[in-house]
Amino acid sequence: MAVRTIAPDIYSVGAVDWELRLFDALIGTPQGTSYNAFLVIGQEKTALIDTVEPRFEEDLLKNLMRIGISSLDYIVINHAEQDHSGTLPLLLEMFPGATAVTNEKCKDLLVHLLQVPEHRIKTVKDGETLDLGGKTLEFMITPWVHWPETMITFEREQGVLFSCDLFGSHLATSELFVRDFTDVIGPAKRYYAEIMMPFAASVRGAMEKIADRDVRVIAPSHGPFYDDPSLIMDAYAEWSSDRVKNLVLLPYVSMHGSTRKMVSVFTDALIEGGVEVRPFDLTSSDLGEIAMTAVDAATIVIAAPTVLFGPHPAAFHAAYVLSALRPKTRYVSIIGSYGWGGKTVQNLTDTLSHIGAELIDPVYIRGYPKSEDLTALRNLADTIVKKHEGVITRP
Ligand SMILES: Cc1cc2nc3c(=O)[nH]c(=O)nc-3n(C[C@H](O)[C@H](O)[C@H](O)COP(=O)(O)O)c2cc1C
Repeated sequence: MAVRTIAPDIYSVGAVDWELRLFDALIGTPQGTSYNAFLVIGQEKTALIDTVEPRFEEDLLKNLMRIGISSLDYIVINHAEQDHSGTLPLLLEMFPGATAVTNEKCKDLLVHLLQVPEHRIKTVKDGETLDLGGKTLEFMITPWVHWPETMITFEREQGVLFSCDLFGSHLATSELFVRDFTDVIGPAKRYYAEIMMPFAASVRGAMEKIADRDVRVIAPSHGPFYDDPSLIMDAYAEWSSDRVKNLVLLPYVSMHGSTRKMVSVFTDALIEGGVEVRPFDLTSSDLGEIAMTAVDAATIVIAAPTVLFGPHPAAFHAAYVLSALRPKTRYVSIIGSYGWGGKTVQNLTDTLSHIGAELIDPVYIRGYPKSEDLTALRNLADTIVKKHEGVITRP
């Protein structure tokens, strides 16, 4: 990515990864991503804020050359994850006068993950500042806004918040600033769902911390930047709140059609009751879409047949991932079909219990659904309709 000016003497010097389709060997990135790094040039000192994924070190080095940087005073590391810190060892080698600046917990991780020599790291505390000459960097420690050591850096004079993973999106784009939020809200929500949702309380804490700062630009470490910070801050306020929507997330899998029939009847009953429903066939669905739906859904129902005495593995995987993401979902339930016996309901109940939602009695039947089974499914839908009346926020 070319060098771009964010504000006077504040540059974007990172890299765009147009081709990435799987991040952390874990989450889908259908629109690629970027590894954003920033150069802040003060009258006396120069600081690089974050680095890039090591595969893109050449892009970063070329950008520094283009600006004419022959020495660096500080390399601020907001987060020890390698896609932001991975080029630090090379930079410390190339710039022997540079000092890495981070917090105590991040230092510990940098020493262990990247074998950065301790004497090259200066630690800062929450609220501490670094004066570059006409540009003041303020460090705000924001634990668990992804990892335990995460922090964010605020440039006071121009009001630029280098928010690291907070407010990020996996989106490769040639746009520097978000111009049409409808293009970005999907990737930003997907990012929130997959990275931030397990830490919603910490996200709220970080947002409270920055609330009284005069933030004019938000520059996250992935995706485009915001010169209207309210766009992403309002979205985050909603996603991280405890408000839920009149929506059922229904991931399902079926081998021979019994569970599929149940899903169909149950879906219709929910729609008739005025509840929005999003069924996802787990054999062909993107887990990111499922996670995004979980951000708002008041209820999650997993639909699965029994395979080898437990849930179909695709359903177990979905239940496991959803429980790890800890959505604000209020109710969970299970529907599905078995042939002779097993522990599917117990297994899925245990897995989903980590969400901390109320379990509504499952409808787990033998074989193809009979009329009494369909009645039980309609009753389950009615129960959900009533439960939602008490918890949803009407627009
Ligand atoms: C590979 C395989 C393994 C199965 N293992 C079990 C089992 O351990 N216990 C059981 O009760 N049924 C088992 N069944 C039967 C299914 O759970 C049963 O046919 C169910 O109705 C299938 O639902 P579906 O039509 O939604 O796929 C198994 C079926 C298959 C194909």
